Amino acid sequence: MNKIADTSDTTPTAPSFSLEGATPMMIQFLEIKEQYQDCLLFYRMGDFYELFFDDAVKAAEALDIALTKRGKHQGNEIPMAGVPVHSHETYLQRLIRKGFRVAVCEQMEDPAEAKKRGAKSVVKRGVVRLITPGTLTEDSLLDARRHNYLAAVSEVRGKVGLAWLDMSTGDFFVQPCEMAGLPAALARLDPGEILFSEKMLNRSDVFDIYAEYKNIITPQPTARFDAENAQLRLKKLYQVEALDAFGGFEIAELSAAGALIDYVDLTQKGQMPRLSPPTRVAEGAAMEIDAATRRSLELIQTQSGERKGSLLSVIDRTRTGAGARLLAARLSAPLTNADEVNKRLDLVEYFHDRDALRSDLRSALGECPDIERALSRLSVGRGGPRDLAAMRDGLSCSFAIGNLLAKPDGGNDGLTTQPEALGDHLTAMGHHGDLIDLLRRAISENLPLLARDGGFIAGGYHPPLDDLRMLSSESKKLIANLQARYTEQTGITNLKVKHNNVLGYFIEVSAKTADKMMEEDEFIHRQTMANAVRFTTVELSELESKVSKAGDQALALELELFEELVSAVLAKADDIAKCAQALAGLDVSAALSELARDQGCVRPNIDTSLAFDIQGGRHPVVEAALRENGDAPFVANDCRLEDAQSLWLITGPNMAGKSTFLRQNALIAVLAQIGAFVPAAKAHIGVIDRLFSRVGAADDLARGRSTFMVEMVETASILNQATARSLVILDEIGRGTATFDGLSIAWAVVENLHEINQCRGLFATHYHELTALAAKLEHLSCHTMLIKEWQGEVVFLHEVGAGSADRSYGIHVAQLAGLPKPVIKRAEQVLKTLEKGEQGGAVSKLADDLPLFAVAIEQAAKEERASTPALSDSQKALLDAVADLDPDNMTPREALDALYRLRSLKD
Ligand SMILES: Nc1ncnc2c1ncn2[C@@H]1O[C@H](COP(=O)(O)OP(=O)(O)OP(=O)(O)O)[C@@H](O)[C@H]1O
Repeated sequence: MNKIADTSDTTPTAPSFSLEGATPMMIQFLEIKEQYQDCLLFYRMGDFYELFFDDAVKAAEALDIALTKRGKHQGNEIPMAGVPVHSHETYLQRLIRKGFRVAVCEQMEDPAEAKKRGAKSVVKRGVVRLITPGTLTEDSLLDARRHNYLAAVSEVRGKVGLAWLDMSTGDFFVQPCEMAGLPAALARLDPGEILFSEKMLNRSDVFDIYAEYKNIITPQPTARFDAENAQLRLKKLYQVEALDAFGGFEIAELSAAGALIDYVDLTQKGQMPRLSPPTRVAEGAAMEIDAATRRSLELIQTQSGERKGSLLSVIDRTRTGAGARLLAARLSAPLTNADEVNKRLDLVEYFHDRDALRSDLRSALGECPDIERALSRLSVGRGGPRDLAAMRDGLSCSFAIGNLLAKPDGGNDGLTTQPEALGDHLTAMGHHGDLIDLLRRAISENLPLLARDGGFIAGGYHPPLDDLRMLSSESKKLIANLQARYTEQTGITNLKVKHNNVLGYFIEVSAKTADKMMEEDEFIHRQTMANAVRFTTVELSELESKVSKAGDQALALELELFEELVSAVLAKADDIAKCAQALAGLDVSAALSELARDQGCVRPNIDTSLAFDIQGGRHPVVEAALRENGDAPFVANDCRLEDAQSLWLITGPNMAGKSTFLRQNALIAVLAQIGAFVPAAKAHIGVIDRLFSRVGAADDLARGRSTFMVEMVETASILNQATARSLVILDEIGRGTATFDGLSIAWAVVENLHEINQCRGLFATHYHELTALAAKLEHLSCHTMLIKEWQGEVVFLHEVGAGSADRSYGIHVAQLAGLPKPVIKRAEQVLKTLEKGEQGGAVSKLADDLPLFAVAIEQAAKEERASTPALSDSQKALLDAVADLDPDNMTPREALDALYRLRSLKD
């Protein structure tokens, strides 16, 4: 689907199709469809959503459902596919995942109403909602543990504004940014859908972003980004005279925020969800981590797109969906303000030192439903009784947690006052006693999914409802009594009073006994079946109408009460949202302290220096994998990037642990700056503004770039952006090209990092020649992964030591990987020749020696033979004698004799 050409402007246009000869219903369908051309139209017909024409073909293929036909349009059969209303969410989920947008068209009146206008009248229908990847609210369409952001990008007078919101939680943010920093900011958000103005999409410098996100970009008419309109929309939404109270926004930010609101309004058809006022994220407030670095560090997902195996999957101990979402958001955006990091760390330490408190808190959180998402559903009119119950239970949990945390609890840190962040959370949790009390009284225990199913208001909450229910149940009892009376009256023992949806209540007797009933005037015949005949009576009909009237009235009353309760919740929406965020914050802090306890992590010392001193650092993911596989324990390593050694050059054999060491230091920095304890014995980090990691490379076929090209593009961006406060991690730069080219590039890159960027950095390489640079560059120091050679084998110690490696042991690793022996042999010969001579001459000599490969095969075979020990004469005689035996034709006696004979040959 080429989305760039699409437009989601839904202003009605003149129909591009002919309505001639179409049925009234088809005319209605085509007119609505004309307005939603970029969506699949879910057209409600009774208990189904039907799709027609191309929509049907696409949906049938995407959902693997039957494609049928319904009538004809201009002589051609109309393709049709349908999904049942009660299970449509599952189908929606699949369609949205496959990149479709869906317009949901509902019946806006009772079919009976339409009939009143004439037999051929069509039921009024209208689109009530557009479902797009960035505007989901249903639990079944969302991942409970991840945010689903809708983002908008705008540019006004050279300034870029980025705004994003999560409709399912009401979070709303804006941020100014540079065009160059936009890819990194989008990578941080990992949005479900991005709005760009059509004008902006035509710019050449947006091409890369477009290529990266083309499946989730929704182009919007440029007019929707108008900054003045945006201000008006924001003021109206938040009912304020001026926006200053939310922070000083730049025009580009306002324009992006306005476009978001407009789009939400458009897709929700005017039913605006609750959105928190936009929070401004200052430029530079979060550690900048570009998309390539995120991929290489596998923070939220692995390079193959899975959650398992990522840093998040290993550190996530949260107990609630909101906590998990907050942790993921924090991991994507580590802080750069040391004070804020320390504030978070204080709270983690507080829980870390209080095992009992932490455990009680985590148990309480485990009971806490997702009130953020329930609130959002209630605010867009998509909530049900279970969302009210979630609110009741969630707020009750917050009350219990508030009490728990207010109690004095001695930890071993000797803290007498609570950390500031705890106080903030407790304040934000607020007091919701009245609402909890109301919901406890109002909502019953077993709840239907939808309000229209009724039966969710607790008995005793609303006396008129109790009366109606009583009336209905009394009448039902009277109906049950009728069965006994009629049985006695007629003497028909198998007479039954039954109920179905078509007839309502009726009396059923077997066909044999029906005549008796017919004789009595009181029984009115309703239906004759094969084996049974059905009757009613005036009394039964009257009771039935009482039951159904009372039932209808009770349901209508319940729906009224539901709306009242929803209003009571929404009146406190902002306070509830704050409470939900506080609970999520507590969950994250308690989870990180649990992790620290579990994994032996320590509180890092974070300040504004340029220190990077990690003692006994470990890679959390590799360590967890080694533990899971029962392998040897992880070897901890120090990394001190300071003063005379702010840039480390790391050499060492393949497989010795270079990449692991590089990544572990980047991950420790990320963990430290999200306010987590780190897997190390000790850590001191001066905040890092930007983190760059280039470890391992892959082709970018989508953009037509080779591995080497990708590597160079990413290296360029590092050299252009890294500051003295940045941490740069580079692995084997230049390996994708000819040796001398690669070496020269690596050489120049090290010099640039040292002289120009002056950042802290780790540079791993197989070009041992680079170690010569240490003599020249003041802050460069050489380190190597230590190995031991033992009985011709290489043993990896996974230890980082001072100095440099003299060889790469690549051939040894190739052997471990199972390369054929002749190839290994030949490689060893080639290596020896190359090491001996000047390279150019050596290579031509090798080429002259081409047949040597065959020699290597022969030699390998010889060595194999030689490695098999020769047999002695007596051993040979013994083997010959064994071979001569014919056990099938031997008697037991002969077998025993043969055994003695063989025994004697041994000597
Ligand atoms: N500190 C460590 N303690 C224990 N095992 C480790 C350690 N570091 C690495 N390993 C193990 O060694 C394997 C190889 O590590 P790594 O990929 O980091 O090596 P490398 O030197 O980067 O290799 P190459 O140069 O081939 O890319 C890891 O998968 C892990 O199992």
